[in-house]
Amino acid sequence: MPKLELLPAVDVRDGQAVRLVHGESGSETSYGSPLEAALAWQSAGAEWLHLVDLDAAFGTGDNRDVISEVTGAMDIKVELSGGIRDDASLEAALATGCRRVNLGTAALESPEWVAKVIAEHGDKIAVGLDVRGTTLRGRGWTRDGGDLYETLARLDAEGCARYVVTDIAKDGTLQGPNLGLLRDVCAVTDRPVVASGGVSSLDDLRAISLLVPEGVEGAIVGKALYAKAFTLEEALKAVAV
Ligand SMILES: O=C(O)c1ccccc1NCC(=O)[C@H](O)[C@H](O)COP(=O)(O)O
Repeated sequence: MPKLELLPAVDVRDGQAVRLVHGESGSETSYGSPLEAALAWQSAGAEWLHLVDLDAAFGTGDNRDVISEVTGAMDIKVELSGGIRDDASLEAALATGCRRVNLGTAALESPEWVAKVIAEHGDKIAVGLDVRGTTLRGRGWTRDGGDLYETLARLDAEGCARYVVTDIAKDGTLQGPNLGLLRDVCAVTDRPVVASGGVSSLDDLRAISLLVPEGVEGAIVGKALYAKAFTLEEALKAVAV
């Protein structure tokens, strides 16, 4: 059985590494330099970095210089998220050298463009399915964007390679992942799923690992690492097979 991939998160707002609660603008706790955080996760043995431009996601500007600096400094694979919604932002994101990008709002608001870029870029494109209940949320998780399962069926048919599934109610809360949601999504798609939001303990990571046979490929970990609930070294050991 393949081991669960871990993706430590660096969410960037106004040039700083931050964590939000429920992804809400204004709920930031700041954790300093995004580059220092990313280098720390890399040194600790991460194989992936989940890097988010929150200003681009919220439409309050962007952190392109910081994102490029961090991506350029990484020897590990980078998954880039936040505000990638058209050709220009996609080209800029891919030009950083990241391994793949997450599209969120665009998958809800620009389905034809998303089908086109999935066809062009294959597994360099993942779609973030960010939900409250089973309702998708776009524009930095501030607006409803349709039904999870209808959108998933459409994206599957278009050849989407992978989904990053976030229960917004759990995100940044240290309340544990929504394992039921992950199971439900895995039951209706054969594409790999990356779990995001709520991880609070090594037991949470072990519980997500048990879903690898059902299709969960990875888990994003943010707040728990910054809050020092465990170290990344401990997390990597917990999911090693
Ligand atoms: O990813 C986005 O585009 C995004 C947009 C708006 C608000 C938050 C967004 N992402 C947050 C993350 O990806 C978190 O880093 C991740 O879910 C980790 O959550 P947690 O482990 O609960 O801190």
